[in-house]
Amino acid sequence: MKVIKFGGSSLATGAQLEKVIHIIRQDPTRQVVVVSAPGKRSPSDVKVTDLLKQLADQVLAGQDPAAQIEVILARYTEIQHYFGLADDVVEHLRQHLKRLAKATYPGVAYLKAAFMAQGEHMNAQLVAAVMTHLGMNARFVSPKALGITLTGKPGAAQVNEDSYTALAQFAVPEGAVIVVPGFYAYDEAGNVLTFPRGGSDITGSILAKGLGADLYENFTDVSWVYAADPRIVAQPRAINTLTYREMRELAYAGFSVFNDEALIPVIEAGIRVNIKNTNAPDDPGTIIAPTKNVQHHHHITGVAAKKGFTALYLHHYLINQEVGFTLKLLKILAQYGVSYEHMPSGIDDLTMIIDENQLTPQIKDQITAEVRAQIHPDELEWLPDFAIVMVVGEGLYARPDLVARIMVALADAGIEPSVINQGASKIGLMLTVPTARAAAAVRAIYALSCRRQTAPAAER
Ligand SMILES: Nc1ncnc2c1ncn2[C@@H]1O[C@H](COP(=O)(O)OP(=O)(O)O)[C@@H](O)[C@H]1O
Ligand SMILES: N[C@@H](CC(=O)OP(=O)(O)O)C(=O)O
Repeated sequence: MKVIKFGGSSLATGAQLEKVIHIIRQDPTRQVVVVSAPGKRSPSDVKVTDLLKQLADQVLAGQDPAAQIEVILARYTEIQHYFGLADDVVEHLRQHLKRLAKATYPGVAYLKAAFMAQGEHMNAQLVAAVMTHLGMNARFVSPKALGITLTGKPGAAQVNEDSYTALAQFAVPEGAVIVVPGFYAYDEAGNVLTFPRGGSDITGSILAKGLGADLYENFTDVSWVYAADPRIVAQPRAINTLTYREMRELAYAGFSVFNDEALIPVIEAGIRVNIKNTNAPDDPGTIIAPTKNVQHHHHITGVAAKKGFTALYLHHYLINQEVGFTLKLLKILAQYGVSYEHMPSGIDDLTMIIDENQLTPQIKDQITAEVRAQIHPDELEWLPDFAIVMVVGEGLYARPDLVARIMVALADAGIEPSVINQGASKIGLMLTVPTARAAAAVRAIYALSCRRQTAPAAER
């Protein structure tokens, strides 16, 4: 049995859904289908999840949501009409959205999550209805019916381990297809929680592990994971095979084609992931596997950049001798719900790289005051506007000259990295550069990886 997930780009229109249904029909083992909400029909279009976010904001502001509800439903009506389905399907969704606007929630974040989850909830029902209409043995199955429960905050939920016990009891009926909405499930109290954006990939991975899939197929709008983001580098090299840890690092650092958190369940279960293209389903796509034969691959597998980081720099004599210095600092950050991404340090200096989304001006002021009071640094500075650049490859260890060559390539492009972290991960080199230079850094390192490495015939 295969779990097969379709992203918003694969479900944006009736014509796209027709391709999806063709793909499902081609292989009787494609029995567990995970769907996202309809995505963009053109580059200037708005994803249904974002329309729902706007709807939630209107409800919170006490505005009349009727017009926005119709804008959202029009996306589903378009698909319904493409297949000549009866109007009662969308009417059912209309009533559901209206009820949602009147319900009460434990807090603003819960309300937003409940609305944003509807994109997937409604789409899975529509997709199942279309498939049934076309004579297929398909049915909608909710995350609740599967026994998936979540913990954590709305927008950053995590799967409860008990979910896997429940999923193990679920048998997919012989010859049938189940259609499951991605991106959300419920907590123990029955509130809707969502995963981070792009989180339908996570639902697919949880189902692949919990239901014991042979393969997790992830269909999107590109045929491969490329060695660099195709929006940054024109026609980058396609990657045939990636290891789990290569993909984790690259997805974390900007390869948005697959969610970084989505790898964890499949890693735990040892299930391979196949990234494939709904618009070119015969292309074999990229396989993400536990290991690969490094000799047959590039030393640099990929290079990615992620914007939106701030550094907290501290100078304090004898950090290395002061027992518990870092512990005190981490406790202060924890007090304000702030985690860190990287923390290079020296005998008298420490730089903590933090995701900007966690920091408001008020939180920064409070952290500054606490650090000054408890740690007494000689210097404290917030350095905003960083991007992280990750150079990743299982074969990096075999090329000790690579760091020097990367630095030369960056210097030639006029880019000066402020932090370099190699060794923390065996397969990755992390650099920070100013946000405005992130794309140029990716291009410079990518060009280097093409110039000095001979592409094996199998690699495209
Ligand atoms: N290294 C990469 N290889 C392929 N695609 C990438 C890469 N980095 C970023 N992307 C982007 O990811 C997109 C697919 O992800 P996403 O838009 O989330 O699709 P979906 O709607 O199918 O979930 C591609 O269209 C591409 O622009
Ligand atoms: N619809 C959600 C979840 C998701 O995974 O979407 P997509 O598959 O289109 O990236 C989002 O926009 O974040």
